[in-house]
Amino acid sequence: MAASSPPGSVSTEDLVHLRRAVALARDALAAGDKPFGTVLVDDRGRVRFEDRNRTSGGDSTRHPELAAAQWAAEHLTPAERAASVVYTSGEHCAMCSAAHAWVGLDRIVYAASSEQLASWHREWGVAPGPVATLPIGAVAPHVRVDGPVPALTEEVRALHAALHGVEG
Ligand SMILES: Nc1nc2[nH]cnc2c(=O)[nH]1
Repeated sequence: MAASSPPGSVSTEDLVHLRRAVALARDALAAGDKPFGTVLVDDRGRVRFEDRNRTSGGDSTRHPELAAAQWAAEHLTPAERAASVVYTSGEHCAMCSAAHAWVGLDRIVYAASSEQLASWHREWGVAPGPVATLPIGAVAPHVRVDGPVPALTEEVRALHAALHGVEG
């Protein structure tokens, strides 16, 4: 079952969903959006929702993690939400962490952390965004979190390097 991994570990099944999230991030980049992708999986391991970043139209809140929380609020019972896992290419920002917790979703598995992303931005001279870089736990302390996942670091870094036109 998707939500049954012991705390702190990433299973083979987790990696499958995480790789899909990274593929969605790649799709986002190809479409002119930022490279973030998200998959929501229920307690039977079924993918129920997936999306990618869609901010290029001018609405900077169109993060896939927020879309997943909003979809879950509309389509899943509280018990289903509490048993679902959200996989994402990059750690939730503060806005999405709050939405995730407010709708009662539980575990998050991410490929690259916000701190990794911020350190890449510093290295590349990219200005910080308008929202403080906070780990999920600082915003949503009761949500179980696994990540970063070293096997995917280089792939995610390369997507963000391409976004900013730098050598990964
Ligand atoms: N996690 C995450 N961080 C972002 N920062 C800018 N856009 C996004 C997004 O879609 N997801």
